[in-house]
Amino acid sequence: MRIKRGLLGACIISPTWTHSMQPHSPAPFHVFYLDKASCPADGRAAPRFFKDDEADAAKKQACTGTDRYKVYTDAHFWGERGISLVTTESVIRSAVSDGLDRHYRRGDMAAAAAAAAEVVARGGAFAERRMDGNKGVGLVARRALPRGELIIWEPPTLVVHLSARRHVPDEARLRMQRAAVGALPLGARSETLGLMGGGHWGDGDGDEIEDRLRTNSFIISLEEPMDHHALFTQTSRMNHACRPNCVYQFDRRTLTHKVYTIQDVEPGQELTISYIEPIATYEERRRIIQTWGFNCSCSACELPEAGRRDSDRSIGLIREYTRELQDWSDQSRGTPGLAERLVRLYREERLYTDIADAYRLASWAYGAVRDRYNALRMASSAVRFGLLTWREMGMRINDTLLFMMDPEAHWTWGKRGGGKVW
Ligand SMILES: C[S@@+](CC[C@H](N)C(=O)[O-])C[C@H]1O[C@@H](n2cnc3c(N)ncnc32)[C@H](O)[C@@H]1O
Repeated sequence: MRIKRGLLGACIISPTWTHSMQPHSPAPFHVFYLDKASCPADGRAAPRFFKDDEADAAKKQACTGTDRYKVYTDAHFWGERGISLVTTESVIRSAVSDGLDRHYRRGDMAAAAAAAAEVVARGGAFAERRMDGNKGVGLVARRALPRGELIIWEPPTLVVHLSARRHVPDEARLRMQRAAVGALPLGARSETLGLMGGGHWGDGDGDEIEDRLRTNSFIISLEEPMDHHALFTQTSRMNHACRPNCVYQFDRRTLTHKVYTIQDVEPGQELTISYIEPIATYEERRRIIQTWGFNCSCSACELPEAGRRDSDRSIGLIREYTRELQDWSDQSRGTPGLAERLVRLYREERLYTDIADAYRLASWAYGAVRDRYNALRMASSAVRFGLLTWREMGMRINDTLLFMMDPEAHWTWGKRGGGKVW
């Protein structure tokens, strides 16, 4: 499986979260089983569905070949946009239904859908455009977009449990995926089928849904970390850049993706996300991206040889300084000066996706020599960027906020030089 940060195989940064079981509440989803006679051969034939209570055991297994994974569709989800999942009952009952049901009941979901519609209406933030070279279609800013602007807020149209790849025979899984897309309302179905395919991998089994999943899907976490992949039709139009100007976050409570700008963007500039871990040299990035079936033509990869060498040198220094600043032994050379240089390198390299981590290390480095003012200055920058880029996880945000409230109580305070406390 290919690793793309978010895209299928992608999410290198694995968002971890603990799922607490909620009492079961009625699922907003209809569970559909396919009747054998109407198993769609090519995904175009309209399948005939049985609702849960109408299906007997034989029918349940007729098309899926499994009773562990089923096709769940809610045609009314997110203002009638609709969503389909190929997943287990346990995911639907616990991770999806309960969470969404609570949102439905509290009206959060309706409010979120309305707010998201406003993002689109107010926005006109971007337009799809055919890009130069081998990139296909991409998104381009239609107006100046300041850093931190929410430009996309959308749920997926199709979600598939990754373990179905191991447990369900290919043919049955492909049939379930086709049935799932076939059950979507027309708009979501045509957007899903309109995504880039192209048989990049040569192994899409000639199946148009599988092909789109392999080219466009993002890894998400529902019940376990990184357990599903999902098609988001707008975010999927965003091309990769090794120095992107946008980031995305998945919110499992509303099952939605949010995409933010992380740099000021000029009108006409392409909006990009990173499919990979960005702290990597040119060769490392090239190798990973090639496993995705394309050669990256972003501005960092198109630099002349000398520019690429400079950038690789900066990546080497970023790694070295990070190691030093993470070393809390007596031999550590992690000083505030080194931390300032680290932050500068991130800025020069335009690595805004991960700069929050550099600021966090810098806040500790200042705190370690009991420089309260600069520790707080760095911590507030860490939070400013971290709120946009630290995915899903509250851990780093919480730790940094606690640090800001009481730096002297943090485990790093006074740990280096300037009056050791241990
Ligand atoms: C998720 S899609 C992005 C949207 C796609 N360009 C389209 O037309 O729908 C990923 C595909 O876009 C192309 N692509 C994305 N970023 C690229 C880049 N930096 N350089 C070259 N091709 C890129 C590759 O073909 C890749 O498989």
